[in-house]
Amino acid sequence: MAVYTDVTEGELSAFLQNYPVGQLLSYKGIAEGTENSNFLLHTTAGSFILTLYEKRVEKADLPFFLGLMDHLAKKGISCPLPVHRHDGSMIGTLAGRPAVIITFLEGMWLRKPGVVHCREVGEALAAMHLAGADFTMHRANALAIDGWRKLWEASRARANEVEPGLAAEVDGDFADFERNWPCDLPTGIIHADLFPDNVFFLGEKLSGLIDFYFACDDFYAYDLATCLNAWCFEKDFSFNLTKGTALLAGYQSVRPLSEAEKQALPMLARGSALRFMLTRLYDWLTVPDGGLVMKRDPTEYIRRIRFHRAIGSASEYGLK
Ligand SMILES: Nc1ncnc2c1ncn2[C@@H]1O[C@H](COP(=O)(O)OP(=O)(O)OP(=O)(O)O)[C@@H](O)[C@H]1O
Ligand SMILES: N[C@@H](CCO)C(=O)O
Repeated sequence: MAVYTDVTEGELSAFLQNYPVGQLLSYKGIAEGTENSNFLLHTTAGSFILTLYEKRVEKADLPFFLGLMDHLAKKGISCPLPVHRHDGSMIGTLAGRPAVIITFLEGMWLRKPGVVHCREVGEALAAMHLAGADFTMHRANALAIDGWRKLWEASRARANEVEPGLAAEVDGDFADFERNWPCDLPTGIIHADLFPDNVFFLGEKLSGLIDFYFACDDFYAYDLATCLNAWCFEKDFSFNLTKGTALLAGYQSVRPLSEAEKQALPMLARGSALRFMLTRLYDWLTVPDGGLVMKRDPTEYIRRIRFHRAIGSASEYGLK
């Protein structure tokens, strides 16, 4: 369960005095999530999410993440709206942690998304890219190639324990990225972690996007490549071409890709798979078993990297 910090009713009620959210009726910790402590609040004004930021989120980045949600929500993207305090600020302190209240989104995330959901995600991702284009704050991607290299340096010596031959394989990927990583693609605000657990649905309709805590400036097509990895592979590691086709068509119905983006897609998908393999591998090797942080399997992403290495053109993902 990922509630790292306990909050008493007394301190929460006092904290809520600073917000236009009425009186506290009830609250409970939310087990899902791995980065922060989240609570569902019911007040006389409705339902809200309280987040206490733990050490994996940089406090200096909070104005960017919250400002982005505020910007996107006001432009019609269905994402949580940070509730402003009576003094106008969005960030408070509770139980010694930076703390924020955001609006509650209806819906649930899907453990087995289908083709129709992939199309919805593609459309929503492109709409988010367009809506973020005039957001004035910036954040470099801490998990771009330099960040991957740091994770790799910390994990390489034990990589072959997880998968025989992995060290040499990933060294080869880095050598390829140094030569072939694209450098001049359309760039702007990306979500950077739009996995199924960060997208809510009501039936077949997408009802909201959450968890903007990896958002940053990077290539739009890299965000799309991350969605291909997160949404279009089956449990047996096979790529589902029908889902890929739907995701890409949904995206292009809102924001058509340039020729350069189309050509770069296999390299971006391979880089994105490496990024998630590396964060998972690092946690796998360094986080103690039985702790609160849920460790995710890096080998799922080793399989994806191998798949992308063999791709000749983005049409193999279903790109039209
Ligand atoms: N605005 C919201 N409306 C409804 N539920 C929410 C909202 N924000 C978060 N939640 C709930 O809290 C859970 C955890 O949220 P979130 O993914 O932001 O946490 P996290 O700690 O950043 O985790 P991770 O980065 O591992 O996904 C979500 O799965 C969802 O159940
Ligand atoms: N979505 C990430 C974890 C949290 O950001 C993963 O599946 O590895």
